[in-house]
Amino acid sequence: MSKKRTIDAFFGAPKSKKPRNSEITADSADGHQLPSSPAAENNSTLAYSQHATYPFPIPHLPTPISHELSSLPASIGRAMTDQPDLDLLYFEPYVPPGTAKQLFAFLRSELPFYRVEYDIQRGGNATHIRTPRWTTVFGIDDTARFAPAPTPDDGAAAVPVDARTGSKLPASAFPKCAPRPIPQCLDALRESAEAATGCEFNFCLVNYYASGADSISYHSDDERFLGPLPAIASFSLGARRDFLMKHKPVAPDDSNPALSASLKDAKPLKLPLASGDMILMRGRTQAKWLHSIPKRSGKNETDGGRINITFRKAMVRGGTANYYNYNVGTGPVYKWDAAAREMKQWEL
Ligand SMILES: O=C(O)CCC(=O)C(=O)O
Ligand SMILES: [Fe+2]
Repeated sequence: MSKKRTIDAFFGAPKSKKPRNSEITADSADGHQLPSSPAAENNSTLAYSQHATYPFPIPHLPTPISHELSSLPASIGRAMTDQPDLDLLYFEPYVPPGTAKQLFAFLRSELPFYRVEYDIQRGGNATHIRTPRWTTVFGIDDTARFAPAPTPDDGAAAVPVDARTGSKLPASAFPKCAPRPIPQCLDALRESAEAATGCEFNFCLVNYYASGADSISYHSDDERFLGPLPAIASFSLGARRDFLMKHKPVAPDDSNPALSASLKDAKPLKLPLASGDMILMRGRTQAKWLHSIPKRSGKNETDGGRINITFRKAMVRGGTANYYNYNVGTGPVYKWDAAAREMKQWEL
């Protein structure tokens, strides 16, 4: 049980503007009234994750959700290995529907989100990319950790230290980003995913697809900074969306024509991921397969929104820089506005 303290005692006088949707507490995210919990007795004694790198304090999970998470997964993972190079473990569901709905509303209301823009070189031309979904990220790669280690009660003073020596890292260690500890509300899910999969995760990436117009194009998460054969746990909350997978193109191997032929047999997959599902992608999946969430139009476009949470393990500092660059960026912070039912710019 978290030790309660007042917000003022914890943070000093509030420096930042109050949330526009400050009527939302950890126990009534987006109007979905959750069963009363001790933390709900008084809004001013709610427990929060707080850190200098957060634009605003992030409430701890409501107690009923925390309790529920400790008994997950709700079903046994089903291995999907019936295609060349494919290695999936599919929990259908991992989080039961009622809890998934509460978790969706809570995370959408309480996390800071970004709409990242960046330039890339494509065919020799500079192309401006607007990420077609809301994103946010927390975590630090394996060469570093936060110390003192954040506890459920406190993490405000945690700073990046060298993972081996424990000595404080200079600002130059992360020149272009400010790594943020994983807040309690996501760390609880990370711990559950680690226990269920036997994998370790030090990063949490969150995507919010506000409607069918938001998407992620075909890609694989096989960056070198994840090391060989990375395992990625991917949770779905909210609207059902199709998760498409297809084998990467294979160059014909004259010395092994049978192998080339068998890879050509790899069939594309469509997994209609539902709220509460979790899919663990492991083995050669990232090296050999691509995945995407395509846009939906027509009557499928307005779907109430979907949150995707992936847990990963970045091995080196380049991973930290990359994840913050593409999921936080340098633009404005947004927060869910419950009255307007959309993300609104957060003014510090
Ligand atoms: O939203 C999803 O299910 C997939 C997200 C994804 O592939 C990613 O963030 O790398
Ligand atoms: Fe991905």
